[in-house]
Amino acid sequence: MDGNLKDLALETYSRVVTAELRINELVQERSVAMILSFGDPLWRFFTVYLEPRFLFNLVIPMCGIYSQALLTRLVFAVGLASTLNSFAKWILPEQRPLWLLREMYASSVRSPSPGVALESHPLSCETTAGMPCAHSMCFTVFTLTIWMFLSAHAHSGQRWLAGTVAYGLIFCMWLSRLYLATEFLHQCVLGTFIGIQAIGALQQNADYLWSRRRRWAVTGVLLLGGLAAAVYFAKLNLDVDPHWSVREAFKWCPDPSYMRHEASPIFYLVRDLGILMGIALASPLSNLDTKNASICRRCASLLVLELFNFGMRWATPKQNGRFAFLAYELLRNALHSLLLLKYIPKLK
Ligand SMILES: O=P(O)(O)OC[C@H]1O[C@@H](O)[C@H](O)[C@@H](O)[C@@H]1O
Repeated sequence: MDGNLKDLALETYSRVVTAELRINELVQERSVAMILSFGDPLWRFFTVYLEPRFLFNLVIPMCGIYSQALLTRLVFAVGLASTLNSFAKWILPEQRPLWLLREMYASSVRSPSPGVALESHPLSCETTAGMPCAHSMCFTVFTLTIWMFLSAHAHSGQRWLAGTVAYGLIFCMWLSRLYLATEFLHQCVLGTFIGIQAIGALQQNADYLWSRRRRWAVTGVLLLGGLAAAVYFAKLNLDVDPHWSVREAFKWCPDPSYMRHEASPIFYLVRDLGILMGIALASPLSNLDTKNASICRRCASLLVLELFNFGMRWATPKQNGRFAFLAYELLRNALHSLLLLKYIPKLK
C-alpha cells in the first residue's frame, strides 16, 4: 500500500515536471520569444543584477542612501530569507529543468524536436539545487520590504499602485528564471510564496527577534552552522551524496568553465551564515541607531564601505584551499553586514 502510494506520488511528480518543461520551452520558443525577445537584456538584468549576492553587495547598501532604517530592515529580512533558501536547497535538493531535459534526451525518452532545445550558457549552469528559487524568494522579500516601508507614509491609492509595481517586478523575475531555463515554474511560485510567508512570520515576531541579545543571536547562528554540518554527515551516513547538485551541474553543463567555486551550495550557506553572524553581532537590533545623517555623509560613508568590500572580494584567497576560502567569505560577509548595520550610522 505504502509502495503504491510512493509510486503514485513519484509518477505524478514526474508528470508535473515534464509538463512544466513545456513552459520553459514555450518561453524560449520563437513565437513567444518574438514577444519577449525585446526583453532579453531585461531578463538577463533581473537574473544577474537582482540576485541575492548583488542585492547584498550593492543594491541594499544603495537603499541605505535613502534611509538607514530601510537598510536595517532589508539586511535583516533578505539575510534571513537567503539563509532559509540555502538550507532548503541543502537539505532537500530538487532538480533543475536543464538537467531533466538533458537526461531525457540522453536516455531517448524525448527527442530534441519538434520542441526547441533549452539553451545552455553560463547563466544557466547553476550548481545549487532548484527548489525554492533563490532569485524569486529573495527578490520577493526585498521588494515587499521596500513596499511595506514606503506604504507607511503613503495613502491607499499610492499603496495600491506601488503594490502592483512590486508584484509586476516579481513576475518579471519569474519570467527571467524561466527564460534562462534555470527554474521550473513551481520553483519560482513557491520561492515567492515562501518569501511572503517569511515576511509575515518576521513581522509577527518582530518585537521578539529585534530585542534578542547579542549572545543569544550569536548562539543561534552557531547552532545553524552546526545544523548545516549535521545535515552533511547525516547524508554521508545515509549514503546520500551531499554534493548531488554540483555533480548534476558538471554532468549536464556543456562547458565546465561556466561553473564557479563561489556558486556551490556550501559556499552559499557560508555566505548566508556570515551575513547572519554580522546581524547577530549587531544585535539587539532594536538598539541600533537608524537616524539618517545628511545625504552627503551617507553617500560618502556607504561609498567608502562598498569600495572596501569590493577590495575584500577582489582579494578573496582562491588558491589556498577550500577552508581558507570559506573562512574568508564567512568573515567578509559578517564584517560587511556588521559595518552596514552598526558602524555606518555612527559616522554622522
Ligand atoms: O535558486 P536560483 O534562483 O536558481 O539561484 C541560485 C543561486 O544564484 C546565485 O546567484 C545566488 O547568489 C544564490 O543565493 C542562489 O542560490
